[in-house]
Amino acid sequence: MTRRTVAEYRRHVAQLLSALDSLPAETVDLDAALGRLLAVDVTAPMDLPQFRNSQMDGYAVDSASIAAVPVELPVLQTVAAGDAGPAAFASGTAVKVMTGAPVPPGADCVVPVEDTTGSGDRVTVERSRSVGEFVREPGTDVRTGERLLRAGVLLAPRHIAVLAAVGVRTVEVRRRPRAAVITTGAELVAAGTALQPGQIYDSNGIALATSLRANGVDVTSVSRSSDDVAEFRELLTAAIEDADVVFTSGGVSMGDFEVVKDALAPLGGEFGHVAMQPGGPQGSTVVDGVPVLSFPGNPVSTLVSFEVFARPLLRRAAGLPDLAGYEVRLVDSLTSVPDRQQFLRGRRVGDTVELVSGPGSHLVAGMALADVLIDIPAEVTALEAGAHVQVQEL
Ligand SMILES: Nc1nc2c(c(=O)[nH]1)N[C@H]1C(S)=C(S)[C@@H](COP(=O)(O)OP(=O)(O)OC[C@H]3O[C@@H](n4cnc5c(N)ncnc54)[C@H](O)[C@@H]3O)O[C@H]1N2
Ligand code: MOO
Repeated sequence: MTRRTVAEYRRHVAQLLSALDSLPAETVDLDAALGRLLAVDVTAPMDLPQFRNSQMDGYAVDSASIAAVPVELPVLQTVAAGDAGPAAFASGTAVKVMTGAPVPPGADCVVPVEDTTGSGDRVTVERSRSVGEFVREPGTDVRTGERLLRAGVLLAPRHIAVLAAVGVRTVEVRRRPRAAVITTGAELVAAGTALQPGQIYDSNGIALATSLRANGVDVTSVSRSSDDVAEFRELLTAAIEDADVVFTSGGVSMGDFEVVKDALAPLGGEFGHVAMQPGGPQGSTVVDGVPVLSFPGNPVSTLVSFEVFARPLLRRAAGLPDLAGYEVRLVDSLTSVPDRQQFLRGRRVGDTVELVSGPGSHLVAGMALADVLIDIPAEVTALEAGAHVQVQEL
């Protein structure tokens, strides 16, 4: 791989991951459907409301019988929500109804209880009402067979509410992308283990796993390999079994122990440089049909690679909204390496952005202070304070 531009490598990765946009549908329980992408149109299996019912606690009457008020009417019955419905109704009478209770045929309006006096089997109506007032007619929200929700909707509580209202218990959603993570490096140990000289804690494994989960991906495994090619291959074989894509970190540059490159280049992996900083060394391979994206090991390089190359694609596959980008003004002046698109760590303050970290790709605490990446084009080598820059939200 020659030194590609960021745009070229983005296109390359988009092609490698294109299968993620057409993952098959699966059926999930409604209470597990939050945040999932609806795979099919859903039509209403019933009317909503299903039966005529009252919008108010009050009296169902015939509007003609209360044209002149006050008027006293006999109360035939009291009907609660959940009752099957009043036995009978005749003009000139009233049925006491609660909100949601069936309104008897023949009654054409409901008088709210506030507009009445009396109790028991007599009521005095103090205010006239016209036909239809406070009566919820069947099918006025949705009719049987009408489209309730369109395929492609990202299911939010309001969508789940209407599905529940028509008695739906399961729903067809697009399967989430599945990804595995493998970190590499003889120096890596898990938190909780005392560090021996030369060792560091593995932060990229959990950084990638949580980045994936935060963007609608199911993480199938997170494993850690030494610099041994056979060990890495074994972990990769297990990882690709149930993953749509594998992310690796480390072992891709120019050292003597580049386990990822050594394992994958013989399988057709492309390893080389993208004209960016951080995140220059990048690799991509397809192993048994599964794309493997190999990010450089420096913690900021790994995270920035994910943000730039993977995150927008994964969000699209999961139906999540695109990330916000803004044009803002720099608080500080800065310099940038020639011929490298630079992604600096910044924090937005109103319509300005301040630098929160030096450019070093080991500065993981600096990355934690950032809420945006400042995108400095490859041809730019210096910018004055106040210059306009493009930022991408993290
Ligand atoms: N001679 C050259 N050396 C380097 C070049 C180069 O072009 N020529 N590129 C540099 C750049 S830029 C980067 S980025 C790194 C990428 O190297 P690798 O991807 O091979 O990564 P490693 O060497 O394995 O690790 C780099 C660095 O990051 C630490 N690391 C790795 N994995 C983790 C992890 N899971 N959690 C926390 N920290 C991790 C590792 O200890 C190293 O310090 O290469 C430069 N060198
Ligand atoms: O590309 Mo490296 O990621 O600059 O540090």
